[in-house]
Amino acid sequence: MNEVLIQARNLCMSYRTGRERIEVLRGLSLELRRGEAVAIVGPSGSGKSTLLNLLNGLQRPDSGQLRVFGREQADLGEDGWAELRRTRIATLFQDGNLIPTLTVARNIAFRAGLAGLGQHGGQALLERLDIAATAQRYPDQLSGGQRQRAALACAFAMQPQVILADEPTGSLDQATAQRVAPLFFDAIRERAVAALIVTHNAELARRCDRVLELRQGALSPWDSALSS
Ligand SMILES: Nc1ncnc2c1ncn2[C@@H]1O[C@H](COP(=O)(O)OP(=O)(O)OP(=O)(O)O)[C@@H](O)[C@H]1O
Repeated sequence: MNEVLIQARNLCMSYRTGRERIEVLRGLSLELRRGEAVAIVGPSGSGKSTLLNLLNGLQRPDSGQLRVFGREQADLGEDGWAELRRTRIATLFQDGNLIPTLTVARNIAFRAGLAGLGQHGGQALLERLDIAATAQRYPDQLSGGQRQRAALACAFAMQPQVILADEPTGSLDQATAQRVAPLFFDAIRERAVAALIVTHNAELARRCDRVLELRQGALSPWDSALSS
């Protein structure tokens, strides 16, 4: 069995807006092992983005246990989490999270530099993603799908051990999504990366080792027969 990189037990998380308290996660448990791809499906508002933000340390759970790379989340502190996000955990947000004042090529170099990597193979990544021609453009000069692929290139350039991806093919047409999907699975196989992929794309989900559904604050195996 491969090493467990992320282990969550009984995570609870709620938001407070005025007097209202929204309980989003209610005792969620998850294990993510090196070399596996896990897809998360679930209705809008079920807490998928919240879950990713707990696993990358941008938000803190109300209660429950979270171990990341063998360390308790409470012991990591802000600096520990920031270090993990720089070097080991890449998050692909829905909006791309590129730095608007840097070209695509410089975004990639910057991301790799933060992870301490001089060599990042950025141009080759852009070629594989079929956006080599955008290297010298700024993010606001790209289409939504090109931005999403540039963000993917940045994430891969930092050579992470864990990829947390929120709808990584959401802005791509079907043909492009089909070309981009193998990149995840190549990275997972070649570098024993663990990936947690939030997706509504059934084909992408089916290519993952496991598909879990987030519903009523907890995860359970997804029964695709019930959903189709
Ligand atoms: N900062 C916040 N303050 C208050 N409520 C929030 C906040 N962020 C999210 N929520 C609420 O928490 C719930 C879960 O939101 P979240 O974005 O995690 O869901 P999601 O499954 O990612 O949704 P989608 O598929 O639409 O992106 C929703 O009801 C949302 O309205």
